[in-house]
Amino acid sequence: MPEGDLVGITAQSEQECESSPNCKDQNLQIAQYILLEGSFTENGSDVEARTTDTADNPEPAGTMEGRPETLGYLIQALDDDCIIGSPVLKGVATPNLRASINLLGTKYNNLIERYKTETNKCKDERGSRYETLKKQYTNECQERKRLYNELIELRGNIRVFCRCRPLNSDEISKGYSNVVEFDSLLETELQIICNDSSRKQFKFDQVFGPSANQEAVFAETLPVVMSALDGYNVCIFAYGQTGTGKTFTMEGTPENRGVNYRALEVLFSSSAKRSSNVAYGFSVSMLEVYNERIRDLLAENNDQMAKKLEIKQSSDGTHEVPGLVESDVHTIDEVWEILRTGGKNRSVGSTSANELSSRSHCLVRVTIKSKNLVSGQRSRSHMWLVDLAGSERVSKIDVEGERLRESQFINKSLSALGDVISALASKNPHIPYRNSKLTHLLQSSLGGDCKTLMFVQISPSSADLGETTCSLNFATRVRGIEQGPARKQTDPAESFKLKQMTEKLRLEEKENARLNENLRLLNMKYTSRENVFQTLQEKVKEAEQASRNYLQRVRELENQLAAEKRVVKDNTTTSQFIKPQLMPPQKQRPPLARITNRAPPIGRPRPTATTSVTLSQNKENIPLVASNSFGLNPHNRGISKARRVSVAPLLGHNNPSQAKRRTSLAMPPSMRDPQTIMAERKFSQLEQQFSQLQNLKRRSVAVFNTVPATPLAGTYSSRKTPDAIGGKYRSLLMSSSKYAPSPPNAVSTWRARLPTVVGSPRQRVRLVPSPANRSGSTPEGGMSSKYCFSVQKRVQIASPIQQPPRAPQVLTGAGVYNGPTRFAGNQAKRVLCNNAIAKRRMSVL
Ligand SMILES: Nc1ncnc2c1ncn2[C@@H]1O[C@H](COP(=O)(O)OP(=O)(O)OP(=O)(O)O)[C@@H](O)[C@H]1O
Repeated sequence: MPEGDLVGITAQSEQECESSPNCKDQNLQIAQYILLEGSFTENGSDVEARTTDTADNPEPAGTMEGRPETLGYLIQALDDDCIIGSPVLKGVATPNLRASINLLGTKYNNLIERYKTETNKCKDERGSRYETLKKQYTNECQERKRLYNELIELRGNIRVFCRCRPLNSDEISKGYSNVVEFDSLLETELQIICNDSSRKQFKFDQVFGPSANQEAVFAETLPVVMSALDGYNVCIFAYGQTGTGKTFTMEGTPENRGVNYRALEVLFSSSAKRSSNVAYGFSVSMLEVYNERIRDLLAENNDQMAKKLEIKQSSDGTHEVPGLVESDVHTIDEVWEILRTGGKNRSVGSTSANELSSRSHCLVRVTIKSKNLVSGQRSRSHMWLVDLAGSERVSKIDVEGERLRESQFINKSLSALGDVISALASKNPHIPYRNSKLTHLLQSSLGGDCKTLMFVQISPSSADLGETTCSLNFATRVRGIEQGPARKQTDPAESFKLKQMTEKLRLEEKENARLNENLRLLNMKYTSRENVFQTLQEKVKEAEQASRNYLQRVRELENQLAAEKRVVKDNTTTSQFIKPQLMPPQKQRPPLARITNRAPPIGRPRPTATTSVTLSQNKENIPLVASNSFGLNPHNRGISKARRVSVAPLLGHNNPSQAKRRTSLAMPPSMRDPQTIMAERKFSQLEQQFSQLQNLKRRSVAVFNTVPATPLAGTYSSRKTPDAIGGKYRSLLMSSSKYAPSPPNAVSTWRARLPTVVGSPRQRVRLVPSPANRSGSTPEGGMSSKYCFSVQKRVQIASPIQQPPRAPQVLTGAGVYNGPTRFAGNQAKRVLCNNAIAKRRMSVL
């Protein structure tokens, strides 16, 4: 904005300015100018207000840097009565600064709002982007870990590195030659030049020559160390002859740090890198196995150090040393301090082979606890860093006294280590871990599901050739061990929780399996029941159909029978005229035995007229018949057929002593007309058919009777039960004029699986006037000798299964009921047949 444009702006009151659009525009111009070009001095430094304002976009945009100060300055200027430091505005007469600043303030507030909104938006975007990246990073880390461990496993969970120290000055001075040869191209092989100049080749996972420095050695060790950080149990140990550099490799010197220090350094640095995802905690213990005793190297005083420590197996299977000092470490300096302290307490002594020879196995245990912040997974693993005592021949190092004893213990424990290695290599089911304190301590980190790295330390000197060969042979055996895949170690508390959950899950699965099995069995049962039900339904339908047919047939036969009866009756009436005159009824009834058709009992006198019972006493000879429950003579039980008792006077037979085979009032066949005979035959056929139908009925009822009880039996309720059907037919039969009603206690009941048809006890007492009196007497004239009594016994047709006998029953009413007589099989058929003949006879009568 050119300077001249502002000149001439006249001072106006605030109200005027507010109301006048021109004035507002002018003030806006001033404000914009202040922001665009204004340069105000505050505390000696320039406060700049920049804007990218353009004609198209009058809204000031861009950074807000300096604006609060500018505004503050302007407001201050206002309060100080318009002291404007701007050289441009100085020239303006009296601009309405208040209005200008108000506008400026409004714009500023708007800008601040926009700024805040934009910032929040950016924050949100950044946040989500950050979360995505974090997730990706976590996934990548896990993938890296997985691949890395796979690589380690492919290389083998027991790895053997060989390290050869340089010839020392003493050896050189003595003129010992170098017997170990390395090929710079083959990093995994070395050759031993034997005494006979032959070469023996050894192969390991990595071979380090005398020139290899600590960094190079640790670079190959690093993957195993990282596995410990990932939650695997790790054991790194150095084995070899005295003075070959075991302590040098594991501990190192302040100038050349060894594996222990470097490993912990890496643990700290890597844990720091992973701190956003995983929280780590480290603790260090240091102990030695000296003369088969465990000594805590971090104990504060000698008393503690002298305390006997034992190895115990914890509930989660790991081996712990209760009472062992475990120092939490947070920095590498703390670790170094601890290692230095422990190293000081270590048992060392001078031998001919090494001035500061380690007389014990030194073990540093690093416990690594981790918690994954993303997944919440916890782990707890151990890393053992072991510097073994020197494996040397006692004779060679020329020791005696205490040193000799130490050497014996050292050799014993190394021998135990060799045995463990051999057992692992040969996959022996029993691994002798407990043969020494050393192997017992390392049990959870030797073999099994951990990662093991062994440094076999050798001397290049020709003087140590034998020891070197022994060490290399031992290392070769170790390398031959095939271990299964390593397993990640979880936190014991977490393990316990997981174990509980697993157990619960196992029980639930078991219960589930049981329920499923039950369900399956029930389903099978249900299916089979369904099949049975369907079969039964079909049977019921068939039976119903058969019953309907039977009923129909019964009706037909009844009709036919009635017609036949009528015909027979007519014939009988016609033939009466040619019948001979019957004898008048005798005053005294002849003895029953004379008129029955039963054979006289053997060895028993026949009842005489004097022993017979008179009609006035008992017309049916009840004492004789009812003397046993089956209506049989107790002295003649062999006779079981129903008998027909007729009390009609004998026709033409006056001699009561002559037994009659058959007593009938019917005419002899010769006297009867052929029509009657035909009718009788016809009648007999019909009776036979009727009998067959009764059999059919029995079968149909038997079908019902065999219906087993099923859970679906309720479905029968709406159907006709066999009893109902049987009852229906029975009632139909009974309603017929031919049959008398059943006694109430003889109603057949529904008996499952008992194919029994119990016919209604039928007792019919018919009073038939004798032909002589038929014309003159009334049939209802009472039971006199003029009437013939026909007693039909109740006949039960039962299955061959013997039923318990029933007590004889006496019916009320005109007739006398002799109790049921049970028959089965052919006997029943005969009875039915006899009954049919009797009926026929009665009808003829
Ligand atoms: N690779 C090496 N480079 C340089 N010097 C070494 C190397 N290895 C071992 N030495 C030196 O050899 C000497 C003996 O080493 P060290 O004490 O580590 O042997 P050692 O196997 O631990 O013996 P001991 O079993 O008796 O404890 C030390 O002075 C050490 O500095």
